[in-house]
Amino acid sequence: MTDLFEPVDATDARLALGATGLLASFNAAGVLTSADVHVASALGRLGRESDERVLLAVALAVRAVRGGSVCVDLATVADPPGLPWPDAADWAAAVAASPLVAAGLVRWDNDLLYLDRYHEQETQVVDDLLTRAASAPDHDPALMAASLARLVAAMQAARPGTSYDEQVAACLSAAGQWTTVLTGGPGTGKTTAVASLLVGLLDQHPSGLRIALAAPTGKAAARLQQAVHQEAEVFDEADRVRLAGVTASTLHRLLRPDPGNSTRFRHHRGNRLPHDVVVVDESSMVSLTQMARLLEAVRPDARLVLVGDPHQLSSVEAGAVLSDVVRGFQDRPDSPVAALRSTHRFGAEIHALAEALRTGDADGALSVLAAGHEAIEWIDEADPSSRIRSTALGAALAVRDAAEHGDVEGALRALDRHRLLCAHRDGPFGVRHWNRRIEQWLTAETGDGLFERAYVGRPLLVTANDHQLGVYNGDSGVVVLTPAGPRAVIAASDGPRDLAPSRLGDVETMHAMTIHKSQGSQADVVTVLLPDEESRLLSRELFYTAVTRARSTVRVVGSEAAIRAAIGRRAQRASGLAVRLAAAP
Ligand SMILES: Nc1ncnc2c1ncn2[C@@H]1O[C@H](COP(=O)(O)OP(=O)(O)OP(=O)(O)O)[C@@H](O)[C@H]1O
Repeated sequence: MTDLFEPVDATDARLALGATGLLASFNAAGVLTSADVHVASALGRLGRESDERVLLAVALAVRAVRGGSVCVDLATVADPPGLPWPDAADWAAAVAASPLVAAGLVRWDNDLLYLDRYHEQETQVVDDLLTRAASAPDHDPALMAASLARLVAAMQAARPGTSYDEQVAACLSAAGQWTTVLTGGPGTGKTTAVASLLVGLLDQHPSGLRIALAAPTGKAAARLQQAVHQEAEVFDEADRVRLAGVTASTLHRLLRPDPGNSTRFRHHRGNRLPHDVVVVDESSMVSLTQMARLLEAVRPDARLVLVGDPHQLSSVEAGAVLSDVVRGFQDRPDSPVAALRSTHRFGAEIHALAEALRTGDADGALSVLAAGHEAIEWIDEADPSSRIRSTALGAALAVRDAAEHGDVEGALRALDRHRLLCAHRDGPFGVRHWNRRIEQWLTAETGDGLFERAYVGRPLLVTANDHQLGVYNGDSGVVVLTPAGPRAVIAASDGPRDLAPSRLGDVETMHAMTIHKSQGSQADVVTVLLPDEESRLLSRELFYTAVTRARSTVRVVGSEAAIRAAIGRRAQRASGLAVRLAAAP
């Protein structure tokens, strides 16, 4: 869903100069921005299309991408009511017959309208996935079963009474297919399964395998690498050593950016990745464009393992590829999906809350919240600030204390003890507001003015990739006092990176962070600050993503109405991927 805007006056820059007809009406109503109008008008001129309804549809397709969709569904787009929306059937017929479609400037497929680029990417993803599913790698299933039995014995020796049946089944199917989509909620043992699968595949290929681990953000890549090594700790020495050299990078870095072309990579269909096995964690965050680039770069005879939780928020950019792939393959015999369902990390309460959110059970979620438990707290107060203060200030002081003592490890550890998660960036429920509030509380508590941008104890969130510095969007860190003065220490994928604070361009304060940015990271205690029920950002996926960031305790701040509104609204993204996969022969 895309936010509407309200033009301030007739000179508002979001109003397109020279727009007429339906485009002008929808622009004035705040449905379309001037950029949407300009792209539609330019395509209309190029393709000699003057039907305003078609131009409106094209402008809505441009808007759709901005809101995370890959295409626009004209049958359901008519929101808000009260505008001159064309009749859906006539509108679809006009678009289908448009010279713009005939010229391939836009695409009309399954009653969905696409900008050409996104249709091409979606087509490529469908084709590559189906081609990869049409053949299978040679492997020795008995040897795979024996490898897994050995690893399970080692894991059970370390954790008596545990069962690995789901993970073994997932690894056995992954061994026999080029693509595997390994799904599961938090703590369902996905990484454990990946570590076992890699050892099993290494047994299949005694001469060695080139293995790449990747994730959309630096933080998630660092966690994946660390978690695979940690899971391997219970394996025999020989197995552990074989995984010790496996490292993770961001997906972006794996594909090698092309400096001359921001949307292309050095690895592509004509120059494939050298790896025999590519594992991508946090795949729910992978956009359609990235997935298309990844699929074309992986060798057809390399295994690709996409790991993720399809119930989480989708990528920032257009697409909801992981959940579309899961839905698209659900009734197909060649489905690459292996699902893990039992959770092993957090207690029954957070699991019950996450399950209620995942299945849209608002009454169930409210009863878990209302029951109260040390792992779950519900704060439903008109002014929750004192309750937020009690946790957030303590956490900020712990970070600051370690930072002032030059304790890098301690400061980075303290950073992950608590996270305040907001849906919004601005406004009373937004990250900026709460970052300021927490800084004010710190000042009141310590007497420090925090006038410096790089004040000691400032928690940092990197917001852009900087290949030269080796820090990536999503990395976190803290300003630590060292003998050389305050230094920004960033938890990069290969360990803490120590930098002069002035060298970091794109960083934000991270006392609070948006739920979108929190994907791929976790904290011991998570406080989820829900906006009021009117917020167009509230969705079930947003709430689920926030709650499942917690390792031990979740605190939900919000009214019953906000909780019900969040659970009742789906973060739907228009895309044809699932339907096209399901319908393909
Ligand atoms: N079958 C099992 N039985 C008991 N404990 C398990 C099992 N599988 C994994 N674990 C443990 O549960 C915890 C979570 O496992 P793991 O990190 O593999 O899950 P995950 O699905 O990758 O989690 P997330 O994606 O949320 O990080 C780890 O401490 C792991 O050792």
